[in-house]
Amino acid sequence: MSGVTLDNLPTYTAVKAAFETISELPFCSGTVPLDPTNAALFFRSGDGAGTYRVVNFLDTNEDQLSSLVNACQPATFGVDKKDVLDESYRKAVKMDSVDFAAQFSPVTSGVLKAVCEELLQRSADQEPVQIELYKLNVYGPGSFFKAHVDTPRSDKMFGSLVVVLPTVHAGGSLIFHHRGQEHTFDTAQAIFSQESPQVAFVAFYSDIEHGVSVVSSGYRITLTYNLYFSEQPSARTAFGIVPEQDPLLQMKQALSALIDDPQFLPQGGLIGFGLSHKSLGLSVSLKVFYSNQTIGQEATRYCLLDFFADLQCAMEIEGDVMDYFQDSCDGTIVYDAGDPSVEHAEGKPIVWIKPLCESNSFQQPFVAYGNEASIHFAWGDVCLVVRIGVEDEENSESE
Ligand SMILES: O=C(O)CCC(=O)C(=O)O
Ligand SMILES: [Fe+2]
Repeated sequence: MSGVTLDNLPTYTAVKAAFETISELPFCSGTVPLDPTNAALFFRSGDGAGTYRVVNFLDTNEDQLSSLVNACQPATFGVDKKDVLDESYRKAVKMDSVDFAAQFSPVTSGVLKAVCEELLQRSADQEPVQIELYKLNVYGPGSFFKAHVDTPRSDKMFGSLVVVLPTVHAGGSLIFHHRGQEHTFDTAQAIFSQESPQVAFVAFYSDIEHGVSVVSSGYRITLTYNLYFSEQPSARTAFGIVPEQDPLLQMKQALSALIDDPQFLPQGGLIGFGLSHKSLGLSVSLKVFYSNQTIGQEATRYCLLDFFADLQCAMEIEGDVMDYFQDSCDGTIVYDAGDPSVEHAEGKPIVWIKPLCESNSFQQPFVAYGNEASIHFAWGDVCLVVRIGVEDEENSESE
């Protein structure tokens, strides 16, 4: 960095600040009032005669609810691309979207817009999002759904939306686990938190583990939706309309200024981005960043690879596993350009614009060769890396 440390470079500190304005909630939730125009749900009754019945969520009664339950089937869940019925894991009944129509719409009620603003930090106009009604679920007394991660329906799917309709019940909270923390959304409390009945909604990224606690009384009725990034540009993007206070736009501008700054990585180098979520339909190729960290110690060497190295198939590895990655897997040795203590380290400089995130970390065992063979580990993170500046024979391009 020719004497200029990263923390003294205004273009770098501006990028850091721009990234910090983008919050990273694992989920977002809220309520929206129900009124006579959006309170009915029509469903194909279970009598085999193809008749339809209706539940009015402003005025439900036992008869309506029991005919809805009778028209449902036991709810399965996905394991290894198969639908499995296991009441010790999920006890509930469900109805497929072909068998019902809800007046309530996440689009016209504004729920989708609110979810995009909170979860994606952008408006649905800027980031075209598609929503697909998936299922209706009914959790009667004793029903629950243990902790799970939803099965992504495509690589464009980024999240799920659960809408809880206002029927009296107790229990049945949605419980999320993310980065070692537990978050609870008490849907039973949310739907009757105000004077008029409310629909509660909660949206979360596809890699967030969640479950439904036991319903102790009443019926908890939910509609579930899949959320996708859309291929279609929205009308707003197509017309090139850009809002003034868009945090992503500010981040983009700060990043361009950093890359154009001649004091930033003057010999060229790499900039890296840790990834907060697992499957967000990234169409760029990702890198695996390996380190030779040992328990209780900082890593000393790092290597970037285009793929997960199959260390179990490798014969015993002698010496530093980073040398193995470099020589046998065509890896690139890198050093952290933001760490002044490694000024003269080997390899290419990398600047982490967004730190690595434990949601994409993993540990890989291998057989290390010494006096006697023993098990060692390599630690890896999946990340996005961009090469910048004219470096060696290569031009700037996305790694
Ligand atoms: O009904 C709910 O509250 C959650 C349902 C759920 O997690 C699912 O269908 O995958
Ligand atoms: Fe789920």
